[in-house]
Parts: sequence; C-alpha cells; structure tokens
Amino acid sequence: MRTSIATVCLSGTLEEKMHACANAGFDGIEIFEQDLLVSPHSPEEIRDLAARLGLSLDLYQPFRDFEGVPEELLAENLYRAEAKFRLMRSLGMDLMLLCSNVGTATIDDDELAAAQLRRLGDLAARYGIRIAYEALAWGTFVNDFEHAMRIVDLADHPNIGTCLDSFHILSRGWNPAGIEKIPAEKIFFVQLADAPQLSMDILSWSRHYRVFPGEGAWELDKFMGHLVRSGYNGPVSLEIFNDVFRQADEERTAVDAMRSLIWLEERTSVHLLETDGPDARYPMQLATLPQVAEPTGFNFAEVKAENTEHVQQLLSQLGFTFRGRHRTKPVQLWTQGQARIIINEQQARGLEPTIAALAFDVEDPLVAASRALQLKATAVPRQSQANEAVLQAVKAPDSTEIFLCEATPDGTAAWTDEFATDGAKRSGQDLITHIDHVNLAQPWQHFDESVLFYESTLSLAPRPSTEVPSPVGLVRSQVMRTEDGNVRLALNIAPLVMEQPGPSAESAYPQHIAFACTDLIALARNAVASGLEFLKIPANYYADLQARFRLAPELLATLQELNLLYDRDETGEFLHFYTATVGSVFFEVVERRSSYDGYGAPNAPVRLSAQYLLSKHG
Ligand SMILES: O=C(O)c1ccc(O)c(O)c1
Ligand SMILES: [Mg+2]
Repeated sequence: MRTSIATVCLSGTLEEKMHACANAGFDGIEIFEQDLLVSPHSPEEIRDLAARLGLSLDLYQPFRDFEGVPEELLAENLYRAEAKFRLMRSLGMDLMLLCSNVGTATIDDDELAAAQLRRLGDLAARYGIRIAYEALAWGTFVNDFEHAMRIVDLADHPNIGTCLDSFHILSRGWNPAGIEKIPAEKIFFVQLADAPQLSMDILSWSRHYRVFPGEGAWELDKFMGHLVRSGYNGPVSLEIFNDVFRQADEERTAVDAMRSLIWLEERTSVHLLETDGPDARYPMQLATLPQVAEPTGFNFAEVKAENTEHVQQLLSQLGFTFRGRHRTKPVQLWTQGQARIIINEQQARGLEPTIAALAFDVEDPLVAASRALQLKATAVPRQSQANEAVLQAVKAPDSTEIFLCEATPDGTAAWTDEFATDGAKRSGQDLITHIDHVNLAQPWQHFDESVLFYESTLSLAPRPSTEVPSPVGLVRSQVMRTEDGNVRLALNIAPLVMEQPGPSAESAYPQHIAFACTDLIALARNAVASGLEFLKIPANYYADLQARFRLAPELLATLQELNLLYDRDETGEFLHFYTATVGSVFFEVVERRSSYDGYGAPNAPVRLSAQYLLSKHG
C-alpha cells in the first residue's frame, strides 16, 4: 500500500513538514495550497526538495467552487484553474483535488456540472493533469460520494475522476459499501480520516476534530475493505484537520500518522482475511505485522526516585514485602501476591518519585517487541549483564518505558531471581493479589497518540472517554483494557494548571498504581495500625453515599472512619482508598465484589478535590 499524507496535518513550514513526512517513512505527500503560498521557496525548489527526500508529490489541493455556476463565472473559474495548472507543472505534479462547490454554486443540475467538469478536463489534459472531484459533506448541491461519482460518469472524461475521503462519507452516514461499485480507474485519490463521534455541525467537526485512523470512532478497516475490493491501488493518504496536531511537534505527529497507517493496513488485511478468505486476491498488497494476543497481566510497575524512603514506607504500610536489592543495580523489589513494584534509584538525581515503567505479561516478548518496533515505537536500550534476563522494552508516547515480559502459567516472574533475598519475609497474609490498574497522566498534545500506541502495539481496547470535574478544570479520562480486564490502563489529561513544576511536565501531574485486594477493610485497618497516611475524604461524601445507597449503618460508619470510598452498580460493589501522594505517585487499593467492572467513577471528583486541598493547604 502506498502511503501519503496531506501537509495540512502537521505544524511547521512546508519544508519542515516535508522533512517530517520523509523521516516518518511516507511515500508521498499532498501539498495543501496554503502551505505553498506562504513558503519562501519556489515551486521548483519544493519539487527538488521532494526529490531529494524521496517523496512523491501526489496531490495538489484544494481547488474550490468551480461547478454549478453561470457561464460568466465558469470562464473566471477556468482562468483560475489554468493558473494552478501552470503552477503544478512547475511543481512537477499531475493530480489536483477539486472540492464540490460550497460557495458559488447556483444551478442544481448534474448535466450542467458534468459539462463544466468536462471543460475543466479538456483544459487539464493540455497540461497533463487529472482532476479528482471530491464531495464535501457540506457541499451546496453535491455532498455525497455517489452523487459526485454520477457527475464524474456523466462528464465521461479521462482526466476527470473522483477523490474519496472517509470523513465526508462516514460523517454523513453514507454507506461506504458503494465504493465497491466504482470502477477503480475512476478513483483518482483516497483520503482517510477518523473522528470521534460528536454531534455538531459537520464543517466544524471536519476542520477541528479529525484524528488519525484508530484514534476516533470509525471502522476504517471496513472502509478500506470496500476500497481494496474496488480494485483501487493508488496512494492511501491521511488528511487530518486537527487543532492539536497543528501545534504539536511535526516530527512526532508524522510518526503517529505513520503508525496509524501501518496499523490500519494490518487491520484491513485481517478484516479481508476474515470476510473474503485466504484465497482472495486484490491489486492492492497489504502488509501485515507480527500478531500478538492481549497481554494477560501486569508483570511489574516501576517507581523511580532519588529519595525512595517515602515510597518504601507507603508500600510497607500497605503490607508489601521488601524482597531485596538487585545483584548489580541500585534497584529494589517489593512484592505482595503477584503485585511487583520496582523502586529504581538509577539515574534518578533530583527526581521526585514518579512512575517510570510498566511491564506486561505477553505470550512472546520478542514477537511483541518486534510488532511494536514495526509500529515505530522507540526501543529502550537495556544494559544487562551475563545471565540476567534480557527484557524487551519500548517507550510509550509519554516516555513511560513499556516492558514486555514472558507470561508464566502461575503469574510469577523469572527475573525476580536476580534480587538478593536478604529482605525479611513479612509474616501474615497477602491481602493484595495483583496490580488492578494503572492511571497515567498524558500531556494534552499526545493523548490521541497514546490511545493509538496502546491499541496498536499492545492490543488494549479503548473504552469511551469520560470527563471528571476537579476544582481546577475537567480531567479527561479514557480506559484502555483487555477484554478480560486483567490489564487496565487509565489515561488522563489533566487541566494545565495542575501541571506542577517537576522534572518533566509528564511526571508532574499525579499518577497512580491501584492494587487489587481480597479484603479492603482488613487491609485498611492494618494500614491504619502501621501509620499509613490516607487521603482524607470529607463527611459530605458519606452523607451522599447514604442517600444514594442506603448502606447498613455499621458499614457506612466503617467507610467513614477509614476514609474508604464506595460504589455499587448492577454488577457488584467496589470499595477503595487512596494514599497520600509522594512526588507524583500515589497508590490506590481496590476491592471488587461480585463482578464489578468499573473504577468508582462517581468518586473521582471527590479524590481530585481532596488531593487539590492537600496540595494547597497541606
Ligand atoms: O475543509 C475543507 O475545505 C476541505 C478541503 C479539502 C478537502 O480534501 C477536504 O476534505 C476538506
Ligand atoms: Mg478531503
């Protein structure tokens, strides 16, 4: 599959955008006219730069408001078009996108529109240029890809074809199956965009909220399936108008874009295998990736800090056992049940405690790492000594290191042998069984990128995102998880004011690790006895709990005494509490009763407010 991307997706100058596209591995680009108009470089210089970078210049766009007009206006439009054809010759380009008329069309007549396109085709042919006619979702008379195609058919000109753009098709709810009926040679170009499902006017939705495939709500693998079955074999291009991408680092956005296309290509090939069987053949060749199953659990989480006492204290008060230091590195291991926490003091000068790494149990770490690398994840270089486990690791978009560890049938981890077992084994029962979920703060400009990263590399599925009010703004939260719930990752974007000064913006907003336990009340009592600092929950919360749930008075009194939070739904009950925050880390302990599957979402504003008060007034 040939990959392309419109320059409008990225921030920067045209030159910077082109470098970013080439570095990310795109085959070609669409030049968005505005980017050329403001460039200090001549069309010839841009053509030469593209050649040096190995980028094909696939599409010049957009040309607007041409068809469905009276004759005098048509003459002006042809004059405008010819100037652009000359420019395209200087650029060495031969395909122009024409949007359906949204401004000047006054005549709703397909025959007339077709005749006018035919005249444009004749003119374009003299310059060796072809025109791809695209139905904009808000076109005055033409807003449907099948309608645009009827006009292209009527025009019946070799230089007039269509451009399909998934946004305009899916935003209006048109059935993309119709793409299969279009003759492949009439599909001159294809643009892809995903989008969150929003209810707003389509123009604003399109201009501000498009995202890369896999970052929105649409089934683009199915869309691509229709396209592949049509016999189309030209470039598949990303055209994303997005307010965040326009100001984020273009090199990074281009990699995110490329990841989305690599992933979509794979999803499409899997989809076609399922629907059409292994013997189906199409002109478009689709690359695949090493297949990975969902991770089966958390292997460990790592907290990094210069000064580790406070974290050690919290873990010890929660009933964790210190299992010793690593044989060769300044690293400690703390465990309880299958919950493993590494406290890492390496290269941590001046660093307040922060979550630095997460590890997942996977079937085959080498295969999983190879998939992640093919999806353009950055490898984390590891130094390991002889006879130490070589762990595979890649960097997530927020810089968290993601380790891929081999799953074992009993949930143990072989690498723990590398820790000297000089730690005293705590007597007593392990009430904590494993890591239930981890909550990571994401920089606002990388949120969509993170969702795609975890979905494409680790096969975690995104759940609908929610918004939680805090005293200083809304926190957007999206859970990525496995079907069975053994791995749950909540990604948050914090309001900007919550970002406190710290070693990096990412680590400033508090993040947490939640442990699952079998008896929260018993664990909380032990923790109180050992002096754990709980996050204090206000009395008003308990009055509201009583109003909502009519709890037995003894239970309510216990919850309030121990600063526990409570939730209940038709699937079961949920009890949880939070510790104080150290650096940017705090811990949560949860007890899921029956098959409760959530996270106590109604309690999140209470937690955020309590943490805010604590950070302000101590
Ligand atoms: O929003 C627009 O005007 C616009 C322009 C060109 C396109 O290809 C498109 O899909 C939208
Ligand atoms: Mg488009």
